[in-house]
Amino acid sequence: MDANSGVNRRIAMIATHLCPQAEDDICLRRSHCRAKGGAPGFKVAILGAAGGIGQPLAMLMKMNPLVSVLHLYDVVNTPGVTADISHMDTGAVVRGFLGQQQLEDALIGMDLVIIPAGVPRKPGMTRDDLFNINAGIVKTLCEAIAKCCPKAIVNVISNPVNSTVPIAAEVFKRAGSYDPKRLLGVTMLDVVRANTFVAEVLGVDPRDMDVPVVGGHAGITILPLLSQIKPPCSFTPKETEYLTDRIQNGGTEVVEAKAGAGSATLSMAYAAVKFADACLHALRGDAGIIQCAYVASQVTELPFFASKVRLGRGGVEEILPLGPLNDYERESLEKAKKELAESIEKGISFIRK
Ligand SMILES: NC(=O)c1ccc[n+]([C@@H]2O[C@H](COP(=O)([O-])OP(=O)(O)OC[C@H]3O[C@@H](n4cnc5c(N)ncnc54)[C@H](O)[C@@H]3O)[C@@H](O)[C@H]2O)c1
Ligand SMILES: O=C(O)C[C@H](O)C(=O)O
Repeated sequence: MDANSGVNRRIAMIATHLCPQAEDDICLRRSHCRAKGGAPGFKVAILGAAGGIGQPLAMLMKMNPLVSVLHLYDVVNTPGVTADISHMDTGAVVRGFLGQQQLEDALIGMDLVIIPAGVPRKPGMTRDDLFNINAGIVKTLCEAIAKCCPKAIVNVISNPVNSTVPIAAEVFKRAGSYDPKRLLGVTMLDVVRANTFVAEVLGVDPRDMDVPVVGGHAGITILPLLSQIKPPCSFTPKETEYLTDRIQNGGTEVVEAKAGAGSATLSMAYAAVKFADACLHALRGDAGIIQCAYVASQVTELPFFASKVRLGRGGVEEILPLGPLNDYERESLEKAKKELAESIEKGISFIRK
């Protein structure tokens, strides 16, 4: 008798003791475990879960006490990411789904779907340069969402957000499942950056900052409203120029620093979780949850616009007005709207063509 067969027999004895039906098995199978995964909470799917954003986002969502079931979908590497994250001793049950043939299983019954699937920028590229690849990815994923969980809240991260949200809306319209209140483009990273950079200039704690960022999520469409910061503060024209430029180009700052290895992933996962957590608290019925997001909107003449929204059980329950703008912000808004209109039209015609 070699050492291994002795060990195996001991494992078999333990397995049989824990679970009598495992008598013929050499070890306790996971399907024989007693847990049924029935903890209360929300079911969340991440599409693109094995990517640079997807992995830390999956880890942080596994830590969220409001999540009971976490589905991780990607076209590559989900078995490894799922095995890894499933060992964390937090409440959510984690399941992995790999490739298009498992997409629908990943989506059935989900309350919240977060989409970070798609290619990121390299230095010298604009977000719009990602359109040709990412538009098709978002279209395919949203077709499956419309079929499998049409009532889910959808958080779109994939760039160019200014176009991918209109693409998602058109897909849902075609499928007859469009609810503008449930489709939100994630612009939280712009707010996170704005809070950080403004706090740096003022020499205060970024956690005390609330900087509204409106418009869209690309270059000059990112419009920080520095005149509406809470707590109120004022800036010299030089500080205003510096802060606006840094917030608008925060993404490019990271793309250049990563020098070809992708774009923001860790700060984005942080921002995505902050936003998803707000959506889950709203779904739970918590009152007074206000965040900036890129949504179907009547705040301007454009069909989509990022601004402060009040979240509730149904998703976006109120779109807050822009509030008083100073001359600098009014001028910037006009420039932003011109570029936004083109990006929105590009997304809509991708589906309607
Ligand atoms: N909204 C924002 O503020 C923000 C911030 C950062 C990045 N982004 C965008 O998020 C996207 C992802 O960035 P990343 O750094 O994680 O990229 P990444 O390349 O590291 O990961 C993307 C993942 O998507 C997966 N994927 C590709 N096609 C897919 C499909 N059809 N279905 C499911 N998954 C698919 C890939 O396999 C990969 O794992 C990019 O488009 C990027 O520009 C947005
Ligand atoms: O800049 C990018 O391409 C990624 C993202 O949109 C960001 O703002 O970091």
